[in-house]
Amino acid sequence: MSAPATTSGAGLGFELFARDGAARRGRLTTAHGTVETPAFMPVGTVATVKGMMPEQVAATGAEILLGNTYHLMLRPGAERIAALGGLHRFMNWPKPILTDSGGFQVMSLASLRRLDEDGVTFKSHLDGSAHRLTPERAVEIQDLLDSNVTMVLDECTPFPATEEQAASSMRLSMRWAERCKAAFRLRPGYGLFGIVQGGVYPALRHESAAALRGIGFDGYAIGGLAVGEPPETMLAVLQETAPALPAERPRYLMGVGRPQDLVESVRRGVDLFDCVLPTRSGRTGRGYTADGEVNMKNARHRDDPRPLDAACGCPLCSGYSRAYLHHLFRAGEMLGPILLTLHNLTFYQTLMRGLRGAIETGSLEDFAAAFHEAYGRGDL
Ligand SMILES: O=c1[nH]cnc2c(CCNCC3CCCCC3)c3[nH]c(NCc4cccs4)nc3cc12
Ligand SMILES: [Zn+2]
Repeated sequence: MSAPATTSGAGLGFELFARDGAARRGRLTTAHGTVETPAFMPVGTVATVKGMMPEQVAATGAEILLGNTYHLMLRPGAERIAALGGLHRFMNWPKPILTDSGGFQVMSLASLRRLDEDGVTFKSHLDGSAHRLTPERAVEIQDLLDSNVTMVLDECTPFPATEEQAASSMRLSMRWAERCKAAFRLRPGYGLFGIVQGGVYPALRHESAAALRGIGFDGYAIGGLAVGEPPETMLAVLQETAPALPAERPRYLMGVGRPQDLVESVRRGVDLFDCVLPTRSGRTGRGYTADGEVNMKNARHRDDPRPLDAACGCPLCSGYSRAYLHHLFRAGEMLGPILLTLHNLTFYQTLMRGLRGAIETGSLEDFAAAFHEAYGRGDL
């Protein structure tokens, strides 16, 4: 273990304890507690990790949740949550929270959205009411939520995009990043992350990374990936982008990913992840195991007395059979999604804990090889 390299920026502390190749083992310190990295952040969409009480989410090993600005600004409203004591109090999650800017979901959920130099105008998918999101408002909303990690407002460049389209989109996001930095209220234990764009073009990725470093952020996210590009393209862009970011600050790969993506991205130097997969799959009957993914609605489980994963130890695996879980999903019972979400989140946290340990002992290559060998063997 090398000596911890600690840089307590104006906002967030981040210590690096060990490296294994490009991978890093670290600790993020916020006003609401610490986060061991590499870490997976469960998505708490409308101030809830769907079907989970916060105590249950904490029991899976999660130390930080992702809050959803788009939904919360529409309902119940950021000012209302602030008046009620902030998002931690509102959802009874006392640990760290990272919130997104809302921009990504405006582009994917809202209707009649219009993007211009100053921001984005859109109509709520709930009631059609008109709303406007600017870099300044996006930062203000996350401040009202009392978010520990605020994300800048950016434009996620679609895939595919020409180099010109990617350049124009990235440069808009860099102008917005500058405005977010100017609007951000500096507080110990709170930080602002920039987001690298640039499509699949190395020169643009480097231009974006350099622009963000010049502005200066508490952490750096890699955006514009996991938007339909082939997995090998994502890894290639990651390989190009991660080393261009400050080594002493956290790196967050947005929207990623499948278990195999987490392993390969940690190997390339990523510290933080968010993805809807473990929770969304839990609700649709898709389970994650060391041997791959399992569709619990498949009839072959209906007489299977075994737990989903005898080594897991989560409430599902320590109390219920595959046959029972299959029955719950076939019957459309609430308990099915609840139990499988708990298991999937536990699986993701167990994987991250294994990655952290492997980096500490310099055995990440072996860990990754063993993971892929077993995971690929699974039955879909
Ligand atoms: O450049 C980006 N800028 C900003 N956000 C991005 C996100 C959203 C990350 N999760 C937010 C959460 C906020 C709370 C609700 C859940 C999302 C991405 N998600 C993905 N892929 C996964 C994808 C998910 C859906 C379509 S692609 N690529 C992303 C790229 C960007
Ligand atoms: Zn389990």
